Amino acid sequence: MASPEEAQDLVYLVTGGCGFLGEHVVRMLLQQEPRLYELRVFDLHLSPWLEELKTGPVQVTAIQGDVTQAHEVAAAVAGAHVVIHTAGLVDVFGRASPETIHEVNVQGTQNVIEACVQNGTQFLVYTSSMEVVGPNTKGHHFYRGNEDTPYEAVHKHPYPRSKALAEKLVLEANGRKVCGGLPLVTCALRPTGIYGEGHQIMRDFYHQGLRLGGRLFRAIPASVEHGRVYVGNVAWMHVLVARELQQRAALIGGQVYFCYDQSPYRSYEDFNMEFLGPCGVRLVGTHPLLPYWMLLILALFNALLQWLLRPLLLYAPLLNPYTLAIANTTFTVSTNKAQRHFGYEPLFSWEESRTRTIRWIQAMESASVAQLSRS
Ligand SMILES: NC(=O)c1ccc[n+]([C@@H]2O[C@H](COP(=O)([O-])OP(=O)(O)OC[C@H]3O[C@@H](n4cnc5c(N)ncnc54)[C@H](O)[C@@H]3O)[C@@H](O)[C@H]2O)c1
Ligand SMILES: CC(C)CCC[C@@H](C)[C@H]1CC[C@H]2[C@@H]3[C@H](O)C=C4C[C@@H](O)CC[C@]4(C)[C@H]3CC[C@]12C
Repeated sequence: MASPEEAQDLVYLVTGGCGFLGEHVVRMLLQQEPRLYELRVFDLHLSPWLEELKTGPVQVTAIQGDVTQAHEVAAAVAGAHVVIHTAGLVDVFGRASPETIHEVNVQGTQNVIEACVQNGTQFLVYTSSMEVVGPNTKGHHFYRGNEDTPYEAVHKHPYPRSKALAEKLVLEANGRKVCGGLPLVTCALRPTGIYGEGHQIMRDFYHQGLRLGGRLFRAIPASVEHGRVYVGNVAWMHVLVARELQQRAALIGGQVYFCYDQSPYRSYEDFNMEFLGPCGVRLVGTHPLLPYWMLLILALFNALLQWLLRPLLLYAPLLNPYTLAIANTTFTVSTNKAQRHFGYEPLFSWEESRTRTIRWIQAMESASVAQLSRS
């Protein structure tokens, strides 16, 4: 709620606002941005939950649109003060073609920038990714690194390549004059692996665990650390940086920030077990069940099968040479840049993030039991 001295006069646009992160950003803005007058939610696919948000004090406008269509983006941006651009094609499994990934992630971002310039919209926050830096496919570990840590980024895979190109576009656009003559102020947030309510891959692992009788088999050594961050904290960081960008343009404009919180450093699978464990799934083995070379053969076989089957059907398993390489390479961040530049502190403690994620998985379980008993 706005205090009397704070006028509710700002129009925000969230692209990709119906996605996993986008939904949390939308809800967080409604809870934490007192100056919000109108919230525009732009997405290729609009979700039904948007309807319930339309009854609140802030005007919520749902816009079905495609970021690759410049005119649709321009129409959505017209009159907005701030754009949070989270829309993107997140695909490391070979579901979409490299061309489509480029079109959505790079051309879509260019369209957002041009729409800001044309419409005189001054503030743009871009959801980038840790993948802009790494892990690289050479297996170089990034251990508790920060925004200034030197690292050999390798961008051969279409997804990280597209995120790196888009981030560059956003940062280079900082300072461009928008219509009316004021400077565009941009920054990029780089989440590590996001988890929390609505995380599709966590859902997949949970269901796979249930299918295997409550077991998952270790595939990655426990010693490989993988950076993870709770979705609520990533959303909070977006809301806060969007607000502070308007106050501290000279400091924040053109900067990148890793998204971080108090989530512990663990291997990808051990981290997932923090949630799946209390939901009845256990991880079998203290060492990977299959040696790395055997997993690599399976991953290469999956890639071959994907290519062979492509004319007939989409075969896109979790295991492929790229996902195997990144899951087996340590990538963790340790930084306080967001705290120094815009006063970020995680809104959710690790305990709360964990509890909320577990409750979400348990609710999924109850929903599927209820569905089974109805059918
Ligand atoms: N999930 C993660 O672990 C993670 C980590 C780092 C960065 N990111 C970044 O965060 C952002 C959101 O990711 P997410 O995990 O919520 O993915 P998501 O797929 O759940 O959400 C993306 C949203 O963008 C929308 N979208 C896709 N193509 C579009 C188009 N052409 N026009 C308009 N909307 C379109 C989708 O409909 C979806 O609602 C992405 O930019 C992604 O690169 C995600
Ligand atoms: C050996 C296998 C079975 C591996 C299974 C795990 C694999 C599917 C996981 C491991 C790491 C995950 C990625 C990582 O958390 C970070 C990101 C960055 C983000 O921008 C998009 C998602 C992505 C690529 C995660 C995808 C799933 C991965 C590869």
